[in-house]
Amino acid sequence: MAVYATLEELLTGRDLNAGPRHRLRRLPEGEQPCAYELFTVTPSTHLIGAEISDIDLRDPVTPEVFAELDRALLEFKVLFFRDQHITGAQHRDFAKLWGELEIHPFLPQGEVPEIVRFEKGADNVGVENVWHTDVTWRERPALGSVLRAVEVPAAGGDTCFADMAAAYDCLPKQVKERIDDSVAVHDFTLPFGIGMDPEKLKEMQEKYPAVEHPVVRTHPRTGRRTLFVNAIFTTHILGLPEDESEELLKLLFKQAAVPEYQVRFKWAAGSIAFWDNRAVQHYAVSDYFPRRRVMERAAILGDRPR
Ligand SMILES: O=C(O)CCC(=O)C(=O)O
Ligand SMILES: [Fe+2]
Repeated sequence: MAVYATLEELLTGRDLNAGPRHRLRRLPEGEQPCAYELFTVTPSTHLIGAEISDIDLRDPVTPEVFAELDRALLEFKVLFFRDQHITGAQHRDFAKLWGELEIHPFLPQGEVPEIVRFEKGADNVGVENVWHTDVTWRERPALGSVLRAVEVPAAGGDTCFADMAAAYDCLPKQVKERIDDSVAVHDFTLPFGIGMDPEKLKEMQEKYPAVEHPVVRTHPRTGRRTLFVNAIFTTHILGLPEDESEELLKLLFKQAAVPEYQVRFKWAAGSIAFWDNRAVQHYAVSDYFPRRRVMERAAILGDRPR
């Protein structure tokens, strides 16, 4: 039964395109952007993303610089840095300024245990080309992630980020009413369980059982509502028949793919992207096979979504 057929029309139809997407907001209502004094901020779009320059992350980050970076992260949701040739330990120490770091139980480690390494090439194709939020299969998904390019192909391998506050704001009223108090289940099994030895899978499922998160969370710092379901880890919405849950989730997943909510970053070795995982989804474009692309990431533990 196509329960959401009319909502599907609303989401993809002309009316919506001509409407709310023209009124996207970077900050909560009534808040004016403040100037940044300790580095240069160049917005990448009117909504999401900013390049931070005139800063060297090898230098100690003073409390004043930290405060401005933290404010910029909340305002722009993803910060881009260029030519930061830092070590794994410096990468870890930078991310750690925002909180405790995650030790990822599935992904390969980099130079230090808190850093994971994505090494792609002729025998390892990039698979992070699905819109997602990091580690939502944990009770406390990441607050943010700091991703650093170690080696990248001359062309391709960009990463896209989508503003999930805008994605929520622009949903039709009927859909918002439908999801505002809903809860969804998130599970690591789909991506990380593939090919895992059944005994090991059972052990990991006991250690990391499926978790429940609100479909719409309120950002703990900005107070904005963000859409918090993603196509890698969200399995279903509680209390709905399977087909309805699947149909609704598919509609919600599509929101990340709207170009007006996005920014796309082209990497070079030494580039860094620091995203607010409570506010964005991301997608690693997998268009460079069989060339090499090596990235390292630190994920900062966040709070329990509410
Ligand atoms: O390699 C990328 O661009 C992003 C990979 C990813 O999903 C992540 O670092 O969380
Ligand atoms: Fe990711």
